[in-house]
Amino acid sequence: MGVAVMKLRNPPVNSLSLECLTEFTISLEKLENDKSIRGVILTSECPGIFSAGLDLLEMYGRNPAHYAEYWKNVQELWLRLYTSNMILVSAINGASPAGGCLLALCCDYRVMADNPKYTIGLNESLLGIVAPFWFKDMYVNTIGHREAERALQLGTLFSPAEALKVGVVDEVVPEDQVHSKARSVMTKWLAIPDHSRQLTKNMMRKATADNLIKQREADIQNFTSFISKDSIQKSLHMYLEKLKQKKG
Ligand SMILES: CCCCCCCCCC/C=C/CC(=O)SCCNC(=O)CCNC(=O)[C@H](O)C(C)(C)COP(=O)(O)OP(=O)(O)OC[C@H]1O[C@@H](n2cnc3c(N)ncnc32)[C@H](O)[C@@H]1OP(=O)(O)O
Repeated sequence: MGVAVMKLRNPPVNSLSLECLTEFTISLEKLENDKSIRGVILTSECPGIFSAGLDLLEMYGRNPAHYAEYWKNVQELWLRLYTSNMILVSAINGASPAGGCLLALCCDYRVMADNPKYTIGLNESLLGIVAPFWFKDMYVNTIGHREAERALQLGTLFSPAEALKVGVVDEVVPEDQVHSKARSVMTKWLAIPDHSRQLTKNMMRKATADNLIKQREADIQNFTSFISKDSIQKSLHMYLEKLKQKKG
């Protein structure tokens, strides 16, 4: 039926390393250029994890040129996903913090597994970093200004039930039904003529995407100088240590 399934596979936690981001963007571009493909189901092959978000090791202890290159690729993937002409449905089969949530938010419809261990949200403030304006814009577009304001300040990671209530996801289903539900949602969306759906999607999303496009360079510079600060590097170090200690 012209539907591709993209499975994130970067064990152990599907963090979005530079290599992973680049491959993702290229795959998406290929699908976009393949006229037989009308929809993509985005899911994960890592058990219990949709995506741990941006790779913290790409943002810690590197040089400014690396940060700039990394951020350019984060922007690129986001622009491709958010403005895709294809129907994107995410089958969220695991934890989805920060950049993981961002991937899901780019989709046209989000189905999440009903497992309270899985959480989703933009938790940047908990790491001592700040979600950039275009993450924020997309959050506001999805859940409204008040909910986004609160969730961004608190770095809230929502359980599936909470995410459904606030509108971060569109549907919560038993874990073994995430993929079948994503497929049935896709079937419904495929019934809409592409041209009218695409024009409507463009009308809804263009201003948000253009907001980044017109200041991409400045955004890269902001990111680079922000992430290079000693205080921010210290926060990231502490967060990485906390992740390590969780094990021991
Ligand atoms: C003025 C304004 C200017 C604007 C400037 C912009 C500022 C920057 C904006 C950047 C935005 C960032 C968005 C992000 O995506 S940051 C990443 C946020 N991600 C997280 O907080 C998730 C952290 N991870 C977890 O919570 C858990 O790992 C998990 C995903 C729930 C999985 O738990 P688990 O128990 O199954 O696995 P765990 O043992 O924790 O982890 C296994 C190993 O993986 C490492 N790891 C986990 N997450 C990441 C990650 N995101 N990047 C890199 N590595 C990660 C973890 O450390 C373990 O490693 P090791 O085995 O100990 O070596």
